[in-house]
Parts: sequence; C-alpha cells; structure tokens
Amino acid sequence: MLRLEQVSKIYHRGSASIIGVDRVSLEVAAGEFCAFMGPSGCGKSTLLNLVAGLDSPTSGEIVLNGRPTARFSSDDWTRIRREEIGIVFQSFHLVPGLSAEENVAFPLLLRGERGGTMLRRVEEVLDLVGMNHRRRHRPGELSGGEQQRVAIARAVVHGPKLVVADEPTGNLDSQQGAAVVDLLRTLADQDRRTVLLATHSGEAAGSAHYVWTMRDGRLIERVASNLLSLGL
Ligand SMILES: Nc1ncnc2c1ncn2[C@@H]1O[C@H](COP(=O)(O)OP(=O)(O)OP(=O)(O)O)[C@@H](O)[C@H]1O
Repeated sequence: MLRLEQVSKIYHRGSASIIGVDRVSLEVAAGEFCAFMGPSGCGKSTLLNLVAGLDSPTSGEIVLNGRPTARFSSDDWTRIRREEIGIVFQSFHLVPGLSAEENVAFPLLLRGERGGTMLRRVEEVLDLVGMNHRRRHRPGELSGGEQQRVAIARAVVHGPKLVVADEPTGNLDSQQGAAVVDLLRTLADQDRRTVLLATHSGEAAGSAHYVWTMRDGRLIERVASNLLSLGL
C-alpha cells in the first residue's frame, strides 16, 4: 500500500542544511499499524508529512497504492487527501463554532455529499469513536480525549485507506491517550486501514503492530510492539 525508497528531506536555511529525513526505505502493507518512535527532531513529523503530501521529498521515491507520488500535481494531492488519506494532529484542529457532528460531516460536505446517507455515515463514525452521545456538543464543551476522538471520526468519515496520526496523544493524559491509540488499532484491525503513528511515547507505540525507532532522520530498527514494554 505504501513504499518508500531512499527518501530524504533536506531543509536549507541560509548556508545550513538540516536533515529532516535521511534515506528512509520501508514498506507498509494494507491493514498494518506502524508506529515511528524517537526523540524530538528525529524526523517523525517530516516523514508523515511526506507520505501525506504536505511536504515533498528532496530525493527518493514514495509509492502510494502503486502510484509514484512525484507525479501528483497539487490538485491531485488535494483530491487524494480528500478521498484516500485521513490525517490526525496533536492539536485537534476542530472548528470551534461547529458541533462534533458538524465537524465530522465537514469533509463529506466538501465532497458535495448531502442528505440521509451522509448523516448516517456521520452517525456511524461517531458510534465507532464512542461520541454519538456528545454529537451536539462543540469542541470547547468536550475533554481533550473526546475532541481527539471526534478528530479521528472526521479523519475517517470519508473512508480513507491510509490514516496518518502525528502525536495524537501529545495533549492527552495517559488514559485518554490509551483510548485514542486503541481506536487507531481498531481502524487497522477491523477496517483494514493502514495506520501510521508518530509518537514519543512507548506506551502509545505499544498499540501498533510494530514500531520503527528513528534517530537523526534515519530508521534505526523495526521492533515488535510487544517487546517495547520489556525495554528491548
Ligand atoms: N520547515 C522546516 N525547516 C527547517 N527545518 C525543519 C523544518 N521542519 C522540520 N525541520 C527540522 O527537521 C528535523 C526533523 O523534524 P521533525 O519535526 O520531523 O521531528 P520530530 O521527530 O517530528 O520532532 P517532534 O517529536 O519534536 O515533533 C528537525 O531537526 C527539525 O528542526
């Protein structure tokens, strides 16, 4: 579903070159939940941004569902993000003036969907994240964990095959964080979505099927997530 070949991202600031991601090669199959873990600045966000087309690589190739992304125009990327990718950020980015269900409906409205079928889909994903009972609440009336669950519902309402989550538990306490990563695991296990998670947290990464550790923009080691708790 996703393949990276020797992907690098170098940022230039004046005469300085800053390595974002350094010669990363990997393959992620459909339905896999893969976490990227490592210290601040190791390249986790850069890697996810490259995969989601929010940034473009300096060199190397990214192949998404058999298509090299270098060939995508910015209009292609907009359509692909609207149809095939769901993105979850650390700060939930919900629209404050809209209710939970209006926030979740938003991507469908952008696609021109209306009516009963759309409303049923919104209800279905709010059920999936356990937030139907709060559907009329605005973000300011929800806890951080609840807001993130609504943000996940919004990220998957259009049925994307790939979900990219950048530090989704960063603003949450450990109990709320656990509920959020469990939900990401459900998206992979039940719906066969591919999920990429960037996190500092070994606890969060432990919910993935496997974890890539990163340092200085490089993938270091692929670890089975059940070994994380043993400190291996
Ligand atoms: N737009 C940019 N311009 C210049 N350098 C950047 C830019 N974005 C990221 N970097 C640099 O690239 C490197 C990787 O950053 P990145 O944000 O991917 O790390 P991260 O692992 O996600 O960190 P954190 O856990 O703190 O979010 C860092 O050295 C960072 O300073």
